[in-house]
Amino acid sequence: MNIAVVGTGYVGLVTGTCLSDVGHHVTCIDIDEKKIAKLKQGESPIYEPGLEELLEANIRSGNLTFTTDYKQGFKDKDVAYIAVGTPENEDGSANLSFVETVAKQIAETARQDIIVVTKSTVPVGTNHHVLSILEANKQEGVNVSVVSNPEFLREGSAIHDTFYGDRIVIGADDSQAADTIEEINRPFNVPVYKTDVASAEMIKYASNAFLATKISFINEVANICERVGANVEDVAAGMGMDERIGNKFLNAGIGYGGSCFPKDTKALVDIAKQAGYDFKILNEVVDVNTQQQRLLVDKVKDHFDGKLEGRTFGVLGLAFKPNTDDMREAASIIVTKELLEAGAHIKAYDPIAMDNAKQVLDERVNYQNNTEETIKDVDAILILTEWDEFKDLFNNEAFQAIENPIVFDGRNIYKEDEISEVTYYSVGR
Ligand SMILES: NC(=O)c1ccc[n+]([C@@H]2O[C@H](COP(=O)([O-])OP(=O)(O)OC[C@H]3O[C@@H](n4cnc5c(N)ncnc54)[C@H](O)[C@@H]3O)[C@@H](O)[C@H]2O)c1
Ligand SMILES: O=c1ccn([C@@H]2O[C@H](COP(=O)(O)OP(=O)(O)O[C@H]3O[C@H](CO)[C@@H](O)[C@H](O)[C@H]3O)[C@@H](O)[C@H]2O)c(=O)[nH]1
Repeated sequence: MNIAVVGTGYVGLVTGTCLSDVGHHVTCIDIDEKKIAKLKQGESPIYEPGLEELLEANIRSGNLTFTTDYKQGFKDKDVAYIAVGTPENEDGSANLSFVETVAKQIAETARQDIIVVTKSTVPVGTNHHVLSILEANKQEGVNVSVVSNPEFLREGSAIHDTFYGDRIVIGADDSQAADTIEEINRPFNVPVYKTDVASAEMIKYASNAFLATKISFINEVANICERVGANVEDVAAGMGMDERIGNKFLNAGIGYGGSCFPKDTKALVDIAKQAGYDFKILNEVVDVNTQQQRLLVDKVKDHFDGKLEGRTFGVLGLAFKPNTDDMREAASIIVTKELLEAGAHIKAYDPIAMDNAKQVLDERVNYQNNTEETIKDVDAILILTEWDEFKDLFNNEAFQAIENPIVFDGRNIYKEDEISEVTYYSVGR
């Protein structure tokens, strides 16, 4: 099949690369010329394990090409995927301006019948809105249809998730278009769930909101565990043995971040509000997460009796989770901001996300080259991301050289029996 993918962020790039890898002819289109120039060389603009190898192989085989030119990108394409961003508006609603622009560009460019597939996460009703834009702007004699095909990949395991996902959701009111998209995805051998457009759009938001709820739930349980002398890890393990609950997404910590959960939970609250419904639970999930991202700062302040002025903290991990360089809505943003506001100095290190961190964090953050430099001469160490290389911290010679080390672990990466001769704070234990 001949496919165009519009937008080469996480989703567009992974979708385009994987579709080409299973034999389709794919052209990825982006308006960002620098990105496209890099991609043409087989260089990935994002850090994602396994992506660059797949990119190179498929560029070499001729199945995968990149362009900023819509005309060239849509030439002879049967299907166009929309994978541009749907960021948060100030009121929490999803900003659809990129999707709308792309829909208009597709309509104005396509000279042949085309199925437009929305991969971007969009509120219920958006695909119908896209169809009306396509109908209003298309060339004479061209037939267009729309399919909702939300994306469920996780950053850091995006390639694996594409080839071994739990499901592919295809929402269409036109069964022929749905069959074509099912056929395109057949080589992935992932279970397909077909439904109407509105339900597919809702499945994406409801899934992310449910996972976020699980995290805020276990975080509140953790906060109670601390007060009553229980251990949240044991509690989660015991709960997770019940198959109805499941053992995933029950890791307590300093809350969820990233490019999806924070914005999608708020967008679903707004979708409900627009429909005249108050989504009470989800409102609380969002509030609990904001509180949880500050938890470590409160613990630091308690330990030092509120006196942080002039103290230095070593921060290990800045990305919103390991195996990504993504800083969007990372807990490190709020933690570093509050410590700096309280008059502290910050040394920080992340194995991969430092370049992106420099664009986002306060300029007073003092970046280091490795763990050893970061933990030297500090009043306490804060762990914000559970990168594998921090899991061995207690065996690190530089750590062992610290007199009376103090560690605030926001991700519970050490087991109780590893902690001796360390003043150690974690979450819910
Ligand atoms: N990041 C994830 O892990 C993830 C997972 C599932 C779903 N999603 C959803 O997928 C969508 C895309 O997310 P992302 O993180 O890949 O986005 P992103 O913001 O990282 O990338 C979007 C890309 O689209 C390009 N773009 C913008 N306008 C364009 C236009 N008119 N023509 C061509 N290109 C244009 C931008 O230059 C950018 O490269 C969002 O709706 C998001 O919620 C993201
Ligand atoms: O038990 C857990 C699991 C996750 N997290 C945090 O939750 C956030 C999100 O993690 P994860 O879901 O692994 O990463 P994302 O790449 O943001 O993926 C989510 O968001 C994507 C975008 O919509 C979806 O496609 C994925 O299915 C969904 O998992 C991170 O800050 C994690 O630290 C926890 O605190 N505890």
